[in-house]
Amino acid sequence: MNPSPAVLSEEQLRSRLPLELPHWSIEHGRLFRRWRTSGWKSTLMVVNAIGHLAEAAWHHPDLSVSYAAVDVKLSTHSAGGITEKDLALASKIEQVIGWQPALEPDSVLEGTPNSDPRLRYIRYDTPAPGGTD
Ligand SMILES: C[C@H](O)[C@H](O)[C@H]1CNC2=NC(N)=NC(=O)C2=N1
Repeated sequence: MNPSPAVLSEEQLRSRLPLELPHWSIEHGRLFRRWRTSGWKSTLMVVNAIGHLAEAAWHHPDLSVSYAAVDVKLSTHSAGGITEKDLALASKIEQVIGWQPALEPDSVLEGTPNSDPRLRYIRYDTPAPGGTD
């Protein structure tokens, strides 16, 4: 079992977040990120994807789930604050949930279309051209 990493200060976090996790903030002493979706089925897919990453990491967020949004809140319970573990899992969540193949110049994958509202999935902060918003 790894020893609990050191709790990061608010100052350290405020200087690192804009560079490392620009879509994340600090709310009530936890890293916070809201993912907006097209509706309940998409919401549950996002919840399950985050759930997989958390279990694989053995580091778990608190999630608030509503019809078209998932709020992710991260802190290290054993350390009593935000640590490198939270930053690392937040980064992985951002990579995986925020993944839009259409933004990768050499990707052969087209990504979720927005031509048909019924196909919409995640409402990205910066939607790819032709992608879902
Ligand atoms: C019970 C306890 O939460 C677990 O042993 C592990 C796994 N997941 C965890 N997740 C988080 N966020 N903090 C922890 O300290 C932690 N500890």
